[in-house]
Amino acid sequence: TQSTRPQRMLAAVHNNATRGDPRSVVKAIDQFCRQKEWAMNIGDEKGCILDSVVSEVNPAMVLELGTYCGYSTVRIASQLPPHAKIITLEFNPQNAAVARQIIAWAGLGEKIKLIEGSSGDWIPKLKEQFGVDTFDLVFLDHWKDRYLPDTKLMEECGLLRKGSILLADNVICPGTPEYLEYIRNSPRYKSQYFKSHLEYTRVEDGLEKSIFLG
Ligand SMILES: O=C(NCCc1nnc(-c2ccc3[nH]cnc3c2)[nH]1)c1cc(-c2ccc(F)cc2)cc(O)c1O
Ligand SMILES: [Mg+2]
Repeated sequence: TQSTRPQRMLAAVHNNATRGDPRSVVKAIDQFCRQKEWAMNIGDEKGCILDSVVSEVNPAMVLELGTYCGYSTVRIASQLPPHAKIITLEFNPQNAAVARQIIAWAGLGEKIKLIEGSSGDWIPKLKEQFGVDTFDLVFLDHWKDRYLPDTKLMEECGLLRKGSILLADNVICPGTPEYLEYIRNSPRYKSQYFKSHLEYTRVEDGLEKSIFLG
């Protein structure tokens, strides 16, 4: 049967990356996406902005919404301090299966908890199911029309604390207009836009970084 793009991406990781070396996994995926097939990873340009935010926040507890194949999961986890954890949510079981193998190849399985399912179902359960208190960093990279409802849900579930950082991908392309409108006008957030490009293209895109003020 015909392979899927995530499966071909996994094969590129197995063939070109060194097991246990997260940077080589990131490099192999970026090479695959530039030379073979475009895919919706955050990519190398926006990935550097992500890296700088992660190292600045130095989070103990991270939530990622939208694992896809685990590219940004690996980028984030490879920078976490010891004992820090990332919970990542993926909706599509086929993508989750590929992400698990890419995460394993990078040797980061201990730091990453991948959950399959919908953010709307899982966000209200994170405290009771995983003993989460609050998140230091949330990376929003899932369905663009879920950014706003899920941010409100995280507020309601007490998953954000004064100083929690939200970092949102694709605020220009595909775009998250309702989320931007809310987060930039809410007195409860201080936001900053990082202009960049849609992964592996010259199309404008960017990341919105917002601090929850409590
Ligand atoms: O759709 C995207 N990403 C979403 C994947 C996902 N992976 N998991 C989920 C999930 C996870 C829990 C959920 N709970 C409820 N919905 C959920 C959806 N969503 C996306 C699309 C593009 C893109 C740009 C230009 C184009 F021409 C075509 C495409 C670029 C990007 O950087 C993206 O991130
Ligand atoms: Mg994205």
